[in-house]
Amino acid sequence: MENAMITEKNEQFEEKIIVTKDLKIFYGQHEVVHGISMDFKKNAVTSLIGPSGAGKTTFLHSLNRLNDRKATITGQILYHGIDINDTGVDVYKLRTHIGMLFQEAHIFAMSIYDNIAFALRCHGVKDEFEIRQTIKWSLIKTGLWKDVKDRIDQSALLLSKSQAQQLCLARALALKPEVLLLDEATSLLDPVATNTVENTLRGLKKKITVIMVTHNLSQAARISDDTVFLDKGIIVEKGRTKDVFTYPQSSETDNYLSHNLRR
Ligand SMILES: Nc1ncnc2c1ncn2[C@@H]1O[C@H](COP(=O)(O)OP(=O)(O)OP(=O)(O)O)[C@@H](O)[C@H]1O
Repeated sequence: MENAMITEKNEQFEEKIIVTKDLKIFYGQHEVVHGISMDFKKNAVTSLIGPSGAGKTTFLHSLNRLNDRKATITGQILYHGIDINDTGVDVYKLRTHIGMLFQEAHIFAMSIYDNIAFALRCHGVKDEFEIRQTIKWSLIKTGLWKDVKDRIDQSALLLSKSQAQQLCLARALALKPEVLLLDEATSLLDPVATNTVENTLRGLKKKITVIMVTHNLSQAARISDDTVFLDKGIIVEKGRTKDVFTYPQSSETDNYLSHNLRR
């Protein structure tokens, strides 16, 4: 599958790295995503915004098959033109291409170094020099290096909440994903760490496609190229972020933005 994904890229999807076609997602009989068809541009940052219960997280999680055991999916999710729900797809490998960062930091009870080294080794990286270099690179990218370089062998459990989330981002980046999914990933960070992560995401734009769910509309406005407004399981509006924020086409988007930006 890895080879199929990397080498047999369908040219038609080069600029559209992920495409959903009539995607419906059901929890039991309850349909919460109602036939979404949309595409995500390669190397762009796209924000998914909308009220609570709109289906943002459900939609985002389906993009790297986190709903497999919870929900039923119909329609298609194409990654480089390959349906990620096809029976032949190796989910484990898929997740090395499409990484995910959650609201809560999920760190392992091991050292800061091993939190990243473990992930790299699990994905087949054996060379210790390469592992060391990658760990340093990813910690610098996420702004954590200066805080931890002298205690990299200490337990990661001693890190602050913000630092733990930065470590999770470093671990995700170390695997060099092509797509990074963020589920309110900076909502528990302090402003300084949020700023660092936003700068990291901006800096990585040329290499990584970012799709993020956020309730932080200022953040969406600051760092995303495109914005999608979801409500009740459908796309109400999508477009360039500056257009959606400045001249929303639908009254629902307008109401949501003006109500939430003022708060
Ligand atoms: N595991 C689940 N089982 C059943 N229903 C669920 C499950 N997860 C979410 N739902 C329902 O699916 C709908 C969409 O939820 P989802 O969490 O995707 O929305 P959201 O837009 O991300 O909301 P929020 O902004 O509050 O996180 C809601 O009605 C929710 O109650």
